[in-house]
Amino acid sequence: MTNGVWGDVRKKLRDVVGESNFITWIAPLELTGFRGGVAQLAAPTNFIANWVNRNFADQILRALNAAGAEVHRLDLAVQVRVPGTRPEAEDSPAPAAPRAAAVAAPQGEELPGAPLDARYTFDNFVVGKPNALAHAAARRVAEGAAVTFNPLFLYGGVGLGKTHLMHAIAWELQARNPEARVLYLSAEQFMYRFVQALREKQIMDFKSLFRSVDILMVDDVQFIAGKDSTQEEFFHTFNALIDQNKQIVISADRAPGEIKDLEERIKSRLQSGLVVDLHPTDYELRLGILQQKVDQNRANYGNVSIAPDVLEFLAHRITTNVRVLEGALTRLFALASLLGREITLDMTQDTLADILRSSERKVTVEEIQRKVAEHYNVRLSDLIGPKRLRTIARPRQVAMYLAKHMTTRSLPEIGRRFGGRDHTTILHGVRKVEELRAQDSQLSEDLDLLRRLLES
Ligand SMILES: Nc1ncnc2c1ncn2[C@@H]1O[C@H](COP(=O)(O)OP(=O)(O)OP(=O)(O)O)[C@@H](O)[C@H]1O
Repeated sequence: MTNGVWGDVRKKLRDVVGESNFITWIAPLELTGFRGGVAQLAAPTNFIANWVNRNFADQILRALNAAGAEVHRLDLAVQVRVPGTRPEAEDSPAPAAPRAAAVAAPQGEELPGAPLDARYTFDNFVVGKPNALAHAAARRVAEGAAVTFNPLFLYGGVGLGKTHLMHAIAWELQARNPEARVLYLSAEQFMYRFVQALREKQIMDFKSLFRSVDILMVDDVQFIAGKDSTQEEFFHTFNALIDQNKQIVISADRAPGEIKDLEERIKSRLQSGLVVDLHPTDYELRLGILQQKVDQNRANYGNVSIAPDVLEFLAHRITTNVRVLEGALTRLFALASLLGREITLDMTQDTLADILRSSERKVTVEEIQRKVAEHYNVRLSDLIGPKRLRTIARPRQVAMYLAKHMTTRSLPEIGRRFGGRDHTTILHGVRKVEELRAQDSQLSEDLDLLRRLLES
């Protein structure tokens, strides 16, 4: 059973992840069995197991389910290698460079980069207000013209598209100039490479390789924080490339100045170019991304039909990150194609109950009061207290309105948190803001902004 299923699944995965990813990551895996909805897979090394878990688990699950296996989780174990091959310690910090990872390296040696995801292109990147600047900067770098800002530092929360943009830059640069030596890798891999070079006494090779690239892209640089010798080496690599006017692109989960345990000199180097952040997504961007992902899912699952209100519902309710949004949609498509049914709102609420629950951001009335007070520059004690001045009464009503719309508190409960006011007073405040927001564009903007701040 496993062999037959795995054969089909592998074929499917080859199409989904692309030939090079397939050879590097999927081909070495073996399906060893199923137990209680869990598919057990064997990988030859820890590194491959971890990488597959982090990057391809969703696709493998999807393909397994599409092939008829009912699984909801993968269990990737490291299995002893084929007899005769060189033993490798399970915790080896130095995995072999994945073959497909090498990005064009016309000057001879292979570059030890990470695989590029075929789906992470500019064409597949949906641009909206929150990511417009990051996208424009990435595009500029990808044009490969004279280096204008160096480094380009992209940062943002989990799953907001940093890796996607970096891969897109690499694809574009390679397409425009196949001769360019473009190296993309994660900071973790940079460290592995460095440790391997130290262990094998090949540090000079390491240095000359990294200094020979035209463009260096390092993802998730926060990983090297606190790792002293890796930071030191990174600093020298960085300087050498900047001195040669070679483009560097870095990403992290936060701004350079906020990365704990990162050396000051590195922080200031990272700040010396253009620092751009990817803001949390807004409703329109989420909707745009969902629309685009519907097309991608149709390519995998066939022409599943989807009720018109489902995407709006998802864009409203799943505000955490794009990865979760994608996962939700994929689950819906998988189920709908298995059952041969349309994706309806009811089905969505049922199927995604867990995701919807966990992405409910629990905003408290107190948080709302604090943010509103800050925004309108009034004292929190005044916002809650009895003063009737208009400059305080209006922000208070705004806070009441948001408390009613963003929490599950009842009017009397909200009243208690507003200095023991009666529920009719709260209702009056809520209605007043509802009425005003239709005519007052400033108020409407304030409400949107506050909502966004509170949701992020
Ligand atoms: N604007 C966008 N358009 C299309 N897809 C997007 C967009 N933003 C994010 N995604 C998708 O969301 C997923 C997560 O994005 P990505 O891996 O680039 O996030 P990240 O910021 O690098 O996250 P992490 O902090 O976890 O490394 C990817 O599948 C990516 O294609």
